[in-house]
Amino acid sequence: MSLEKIPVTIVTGFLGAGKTSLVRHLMENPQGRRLAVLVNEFGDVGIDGEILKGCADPTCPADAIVELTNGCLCCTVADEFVPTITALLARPTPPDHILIETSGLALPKPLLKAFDWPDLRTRITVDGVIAVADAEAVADGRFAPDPAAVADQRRADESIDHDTPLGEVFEDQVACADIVILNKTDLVDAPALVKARDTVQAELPRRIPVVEAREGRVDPRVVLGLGAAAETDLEARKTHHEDHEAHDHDDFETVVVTLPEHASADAVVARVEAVARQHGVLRAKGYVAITGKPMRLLVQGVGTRVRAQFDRPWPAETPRLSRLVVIGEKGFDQAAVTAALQSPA
Ligand SMILES: Nc1nc2c(ncn2[C@@H]2O[C@H](COP(=O)(O)OP(=O)(O)OP(=O)(O)O)[C@@H](O)[C@H]2O)c(=O)[nH]1
Repeated sequence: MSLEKIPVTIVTGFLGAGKTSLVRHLMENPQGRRLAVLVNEFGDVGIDGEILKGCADPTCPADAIVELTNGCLCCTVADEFVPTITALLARPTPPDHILIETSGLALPKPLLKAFDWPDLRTRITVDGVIAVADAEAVADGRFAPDPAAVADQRRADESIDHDTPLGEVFEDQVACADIVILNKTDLVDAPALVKARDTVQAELPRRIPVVEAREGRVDPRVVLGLGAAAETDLEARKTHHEDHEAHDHDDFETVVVTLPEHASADAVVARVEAVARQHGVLRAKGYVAITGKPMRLLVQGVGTRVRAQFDRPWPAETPRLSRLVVIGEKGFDQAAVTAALQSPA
């Protein structure tokens, strides 16, 4: 067995920021590395794992993509994460780099602490924490109302609690990062991009690179091989939630909605957009059956932006089962969302 520790890259970032897009891009450009991917989602219907398995290839075969769907990774470290990583390391040909895509609501600090686990710390190291941020959402003030005001408040009182639930998750993710990817630059103009950059900078506890990207496409050499050993450097990453005991996911709720077959992709997109606008949905994703089409339609909503594309034929175990996972802030009207998505077109 090699004495070199296997590097692990943690990809964090709020719901819909572009984590799966980035992981997919890295899988497609592995630079000779044998990758394994661990993917964790909020809720027990794994969509990201499905998306990633769609680009499995010899350097990252489908069995190197492991889904952890039994709850949030940062809360199930001992029960789920440690055994899964241990099993990956015990494979006849272990990976030479591991990517972990956390759920958009996961807090990275408790996960980072797990790397100090006796079984793990001699065998793996955190090469780097990548925080992916949605430039449009950041510029819109969805996480922090006004960057200048936040920076002023910080200077005035380090411990001030000015945060919304979205703001806290975003800040903790960025505060743990070794590099921030400011993604979706196509959705913002130049002033909004500056505002997004300033907002991110205001949250950074130390100087780290902030790199712009579209569709998660970043040169792998910029994000892999950072050698950060983040698990030895936890003090530099001060967050709201230092331990998993300190948080639960009560601020957010998820509902899985079974949909009728739709006549067209455009009809689904229009429907999901309307529901998101009316009910303040944060994230919607899943697969929908379109009449007469053998392929399933992958539908992805981030706020009111919705995209859809035909993906693959329906798997035998879930033939034409149209389901969307919908996530909102606590108290969002799940019954109304379900009814609106299920009503005949
Ligand atoms: N316009 C635009 N859309 C993007 C970009 N990057 C990703 N998207 C879209 O944003 C949506 C969410 O992207 P994902 O990569 O799934 O985001 P994620 O962070 O993995 O989402 P969760 O796992 O649900 O938190 C998808 O519809 C992507 O196609 C981009 O640069 N520009």
